[in-house]
Amino acid sequence: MTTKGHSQKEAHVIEVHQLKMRYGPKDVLKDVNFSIKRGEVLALLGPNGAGKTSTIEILEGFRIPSGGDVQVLGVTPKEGDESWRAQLGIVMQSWRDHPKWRVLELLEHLGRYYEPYASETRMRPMDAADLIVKVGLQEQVNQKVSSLSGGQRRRLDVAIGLIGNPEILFLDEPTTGFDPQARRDFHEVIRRLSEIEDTTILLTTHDLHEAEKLSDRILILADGRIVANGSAEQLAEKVAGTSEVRWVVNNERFQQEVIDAPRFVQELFVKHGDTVTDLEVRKASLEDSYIKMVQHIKTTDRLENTLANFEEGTE
Ligand SMILES: Nc1ncnc2c1ncn2[C@@H]1O[C@H](COP(=O)(O)OP(=O)(O)OP(=O)(O)O)[C@@H](O)[C@H]1O
Repeated sequence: MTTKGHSQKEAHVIEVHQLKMRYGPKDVLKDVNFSIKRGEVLALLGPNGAGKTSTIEILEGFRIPSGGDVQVLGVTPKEGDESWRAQLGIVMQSWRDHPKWRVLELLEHLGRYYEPYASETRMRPMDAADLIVKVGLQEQVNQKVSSLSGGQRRRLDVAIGLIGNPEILFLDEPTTGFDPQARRDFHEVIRRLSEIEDTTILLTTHDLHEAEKLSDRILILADGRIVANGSAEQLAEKVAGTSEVRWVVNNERFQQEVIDAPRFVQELFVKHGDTVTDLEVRKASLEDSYIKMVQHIKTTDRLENTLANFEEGTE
């Protein structure tokens, strides 16, 4: 068993090398490589079916990969013991259990499992009543889990993931069904965990705004590979590298995509002087980059498939 050193401070708490996942004939993950440092908040993005849940569930030890090497806190997940598992907090995509428990009762009950794993540096479990306030369920404290609304149930899922004060928190689409206030509260909880507790957080989301706001780094998974790895700003610059300039001259509207916006604007004023009004410069957003990147992969993939079929004589 490779349960070596999960108490020591590794530089990288998650390391993924050449990870492969195949379901039947379908290669979903093809040589995925990335690592995550302690205290980092990382968002894993990608279109439906890209393999985000598969990746997260391999890291949690719930799925066995078809190939490659994965280490979480220095341990191969499928070999992780109870004390390794106690360091992880998990919020899966859908979790529909414990219907008869009441909110506070359930969190206190689950919290007791973590008591033996408390340390000088990590209080375990977290205080259930405090946690309920943090996730905004104070009015549902004594309500049965089966009677919670979808968004309230999701808030409880997040609290269940946090009750053990984890070293690493995995969140698979945590904010699905959240109203704007719940989303804002959740972002605050994540920020505090990362800043105060040094918790490492890996989340998947389809909300690019959320990824941009919350994460230190973004990974984009498409066609079984990591196609981008960087901060939201770096990704926006790398892929799009352009800005959109809009302006009005003599009541006529103009719009142009440019690479060097300051220079373009300067030239605009040299040419038209004070007649330029309603000037707007919009830098390429993460969403622009994401769409371009995923579309590019799809097009390349279609092209490769067409060529492969052509070579096999099926086109
Ligand atoms: N147990 C399984 N058996 C067969 N195919 C599977 C299994 N689990 C996942 N898949 C397939 O693997 C691919 C990746 O699934 P996964 O759930 O990891 O994607 P995802 O990126 O999380 O998608 P989404 O954004 O829709 O949640 C999908 O095409 C899915 O149909």
